[in-house]
Amino acid sequence: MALLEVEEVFVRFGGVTAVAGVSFAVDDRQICGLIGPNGAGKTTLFNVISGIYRPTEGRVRFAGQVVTGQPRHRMAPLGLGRTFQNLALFRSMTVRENVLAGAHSAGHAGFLANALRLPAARREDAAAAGRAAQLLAMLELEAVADVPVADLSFGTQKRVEMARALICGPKLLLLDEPAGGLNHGEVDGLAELLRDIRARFDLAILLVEHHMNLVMRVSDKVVALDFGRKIADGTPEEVRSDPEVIRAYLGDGGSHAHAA
Ligand SMILES: Nc1ncnc2c1ncn2[C@@H]1O[C@H](COP(=O)(O)OP(=O)(O)OP(=O)(O)O)[C@@H](O)[C@H]1O
Repeated sequence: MALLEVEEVFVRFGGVTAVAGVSFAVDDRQICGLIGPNGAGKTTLFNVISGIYRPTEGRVRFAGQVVTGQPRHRMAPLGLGRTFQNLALFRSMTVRENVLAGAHSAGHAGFLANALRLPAARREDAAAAGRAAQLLAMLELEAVADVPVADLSFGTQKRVEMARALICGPKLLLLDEPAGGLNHGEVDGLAELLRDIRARFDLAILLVEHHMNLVMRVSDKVVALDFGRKIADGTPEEVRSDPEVIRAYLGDGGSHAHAA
């Protein structure tokens, strides 16, 4: 059984069909890249998988359980962690505080235990602080742990977001354009970091990404969309040489060519 199964998902916004019957699967510990020209439906599909949108038709299973229609706050405890294209950090809080904020949704002690500072809540806090320290070290954020996020470069903020998603111990990490806004050196570092994260945390990664070089380098499999439809699904080599993928990126007079 695959870890993530997307089954015949359709999303319609009024007259626009943003996602038109897409199915694919991501296995345990697999890195899967989701690509496609502008407007292909990547973000919409990503929002369905992470529970922000409910699909018009179809469903998503995670670890065998149907998760479509589940409230969003149930996603992290199930093992789904995500980052956002335009960052969703608390800008005036420090790096460490932001990472710890991610641990809250995973807490089991409950509201009352937290409010009364009962031992169960204190134990959870201590465990979260330990996990945060490990993540800060791994993502090279120790030196800026007590700096407000607003004072950091975009590339560093993206690593903070990743640490915040990882602190819940996800089985699947959903990354929305992790290379967007990064410089050349940072993109090289990101490829290594993603493989390292997969190895250390034993998780699968689904990334939506325009940076083709990164996708082809880190992915075990690639799913390509165009006009809401899936046009290819296979190894990076298979997808890169697929005539429909080449046509989607180059066949409209080159307006998508920058993405390739
Ligand atoms: N909330 C919405 N209401 C109406 N139409 C929408 C909405 N969100 C997306 N769309 C449309 O659905 C289609 C798919 O958009 P989507 O943002 O998912 O594509 P994308 O592949 O993520 O594009 P990009 O690479 O530019 O981010 C587009 O035609 C878009 O205009």
